[in-house]
Amino acid sequence: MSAQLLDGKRVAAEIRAEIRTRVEARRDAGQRAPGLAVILVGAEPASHLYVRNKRAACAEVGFHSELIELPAEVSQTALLECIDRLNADPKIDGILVQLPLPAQIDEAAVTERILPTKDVDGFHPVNVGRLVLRRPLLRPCTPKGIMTLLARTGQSLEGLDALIIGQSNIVGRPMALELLAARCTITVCHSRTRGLAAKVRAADLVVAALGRPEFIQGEWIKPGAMLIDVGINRTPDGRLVGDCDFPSCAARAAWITPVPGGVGPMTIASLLENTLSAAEHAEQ
Ligand SMILES: NC(=O)C1=CN([C@@H]2O[C@H](COP(=O)(O)OP(=O)(O)OC[C@H]3O[C@@H](n4cnc5c(N)ncnc54)[C@H](OP(=O)(O)O)[C@@H]3O)[C@@H](O)[C@H]2O)C=CC1
Ligand SMILES: Nc1nc(=O)c2c([nH]1)NC[C@@H]1CN(c3ccc(C(=O)N[C@@H](CCC(=O)O)C(=O)O)cc3)C=[N+]21
Repeated sequence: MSAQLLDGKRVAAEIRAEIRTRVEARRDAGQRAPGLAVILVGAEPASHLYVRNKRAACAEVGFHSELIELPAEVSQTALLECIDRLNADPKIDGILVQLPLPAQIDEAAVTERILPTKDVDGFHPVNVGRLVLRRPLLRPCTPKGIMTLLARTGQSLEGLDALIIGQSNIVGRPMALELLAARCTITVCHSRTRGLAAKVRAADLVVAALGRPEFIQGEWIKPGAMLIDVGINRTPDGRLVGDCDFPSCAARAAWITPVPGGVGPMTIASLLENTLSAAEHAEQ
C-alpha cells in the first residue's frame, strides 16, 4: 500500500473532544445541553446499528438525546405529529428521521415538515437551496464530514478534476455542490453513465457513493489521486466493505479512506457539529 490513510475514526474522535469542551463551556455559562432527537421507523437491523452509534456519540459529548421508535406500520399523520411536537420542544435542537422510510410514507413530506433550523441532516429544501447558493445553514453530514477529512490532508482542492459516483440527495448531489464550492471541476456519474472506468482514470479526486461492494478497481485509479469511499456494504460472509477494492486502490492512490473507520464516523461527527450549531443559533 502506498496511499496515506485518511483516518476518519481518529479525526471524528478529535472533533467529538472539541465538541465536548464546548458543551462543558456552555454548561459552565448556565446554558443547557444541545439536544438531538432521532426518529426510527420500523426495525431494520442496519438502521438500529447507526442509531446506536449516534446515541453513543451524543452521550460522549454531553448532548441530551431522545430516541423515538415508531412501528413500521405508523401512519404518515402520526409521524408528522411527532415531528411537530419536536419542532415545538425547546430541549430539542436537531431532529433526524432515519432513512429509508416504509413505502406508505412520503419522504419529501417528512423532510419538509422539520423546521429548517432543526434540520441537522441538511435535507430540507431551504438547507439544500442555501447550499446551492453558497450561503449554507446546516450542511448534509456525509459530504460535510468528507470536506473536513479532505481539509486534514493540507492539500488544496482548487482546480482538481473531481468525480462523484452517485447522485443521491443525501450523498452524491450535496457532495458535488461542496466540491464545486471548493473550486473543483466536477463530474457526477450514475447508473446510466457510459465509460465510468475512463472517467475514473482521468480524476484527481474520486468520491465513490454508489453502494456496490468493491466495485471500483485499482487499475482505474490515476496514480496519486485522492479516493473517498462512502459505500457501506455487508458481504455474504459478514464483512463490511466499501465501494472500492481497497488493496488495489490503495496501491495507486495518494490518499484513501478505509471502510470501516473512514467516512462513517465523520458523518456522525458532522451531525454533532450541526446539532451544536443549531443550539447556538437557537439562542441568538
Ligand atoms: N458512510 C456514510 O456515512 C454513509 C454511507 N452511505 C453508503 O453509501 C452508498 C450510497 O448511498 P446512497 O447515496 O444513499 O445510495 P443510493 O442508492 O440512493 O444512490 C446510489 C447512486 O449510485 C448510482 N449507481 C448505482 N449503481 C451504479 C453503477 N454501477 N455505476 C454508476 N453509478 C451507479 C445510482 O444511480 P441512479 O441515480 O442512476 O440510480 C445512484 O445515483 C451506500 O453503500 C450507503 O450505504 C450512505 C450514507 C452515509
Ligand atoms: N436521515 C438519515 N441521515 C443519515 O445520515 C443516514 C440515514 N438517514 N440513513 C442511513 C445512512 C447511513 N449512515 C451512516 C452513518 C454512520 C455510519 C458509521 O458510523 N459507519 C462505521 C461502521 C459502522 C458499522 O460497523 O456498521 C464506519 O464506517 O466505520 C455508517 C452509515 C447515515 N445515514
